[in-house]
Amino acid sequence: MDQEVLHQAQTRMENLTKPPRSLGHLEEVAVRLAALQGRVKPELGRGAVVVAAADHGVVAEGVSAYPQEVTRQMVLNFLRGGAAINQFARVADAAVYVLDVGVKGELPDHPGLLKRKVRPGTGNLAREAAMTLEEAQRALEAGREAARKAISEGATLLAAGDMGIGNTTAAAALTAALLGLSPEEVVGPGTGVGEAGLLRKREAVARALGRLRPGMGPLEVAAEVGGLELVAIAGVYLEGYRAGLPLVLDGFPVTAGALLAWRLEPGVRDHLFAGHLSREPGHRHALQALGLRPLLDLDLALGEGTGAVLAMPLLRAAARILHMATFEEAGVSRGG
Ligand SMILES: Cc1cc2ncn([C@H]3O[C@H](COP(=O)(O)O)[C@@H](O)[C@H]3O)c2cc1C
Ligand SMILES: O=C(O)c1cccnc1
Repeated sequence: MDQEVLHQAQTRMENLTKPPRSLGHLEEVAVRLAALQGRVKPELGRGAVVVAAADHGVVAEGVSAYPQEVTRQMVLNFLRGGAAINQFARVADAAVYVLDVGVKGELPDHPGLLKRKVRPGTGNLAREAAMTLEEAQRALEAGREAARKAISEGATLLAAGDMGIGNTTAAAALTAALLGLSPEEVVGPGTGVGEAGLLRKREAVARALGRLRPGMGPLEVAAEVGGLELVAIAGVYLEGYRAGLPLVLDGFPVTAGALLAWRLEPGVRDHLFAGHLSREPGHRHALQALGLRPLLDLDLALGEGTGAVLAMPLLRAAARILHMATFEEAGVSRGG
């Protein structure tokens, strides 16, 4: 964050040919982008989304409306271009990178797939640690590596996406653990479990939280109650932060990963933009804790990075605000 440029961009914003504040929240976004890039007229080019995929042992508790094999099947769908994220990424001029950090079963070699399986799915977080600390470190590094690849191939805006049947339960546990919230505040329907499913999810999260001990570090907490793709997502954002890029959040699982990144490296927060507000109830709490206002509120509850990628054109538009003419430059009369 360049404070000098931040002030210059704020001043320019006040002098642009529009009534003050008439571009609303986009004005704050524009000024933040300027400060991140260290130039009063920010420019955003191509985007990238790293879709991190992994399985979850907690599906044994009956916490998802879909069978576990959907994770692997959807990864194949991503590689063929048939998923929502592929379609939205085309519209948003974003490249899609798929990262396997823990999908059950074999996946083919493919130029769009980074194969970094740490283990074939987590342990069942309702009954045991999701992974070891060493596995969490490997998942974090895999996310960092995927982000480095995206950045070296031209990403100027970086997002993460998630794929993992059962991951709204892991995201709920991780969010509750990191923010000190109750299972009731963070558990939601995910892919659409009914009332009984919701109770099972809350119970699974409560059991996971019961194993946490005071003094555990953020990565230890994530190893105990999180998910491999959630930890990898933290790695994506940590690496994007290191590279100085604007970072776009997606829905609940992705934001849980971002909360972990924030706890590991508080400076990350300055680079984050909330793409959208998910229908999943815990998402609101997570964004509130981060102090972020979502750009879109469309009742999305999909993940994959869809809400993040949809917000990329809006971020580009916000950057263009600072390329408008000032009253002086355009010879337009000011108000009273
Ligand atoms: C076909 C399909 C495509 C998806 N794409 C993302 N998700 C999303 O739903 C899952 C989380 O919800 P839960 O915790 O209820 O299992 C994750 O895989 C998430 O990425 C999908 C889910 C399905 C079924
Ligand atoms: O908030 C999300 O991104 C989400 C919601 C439901 C299922 N998968 C993801």
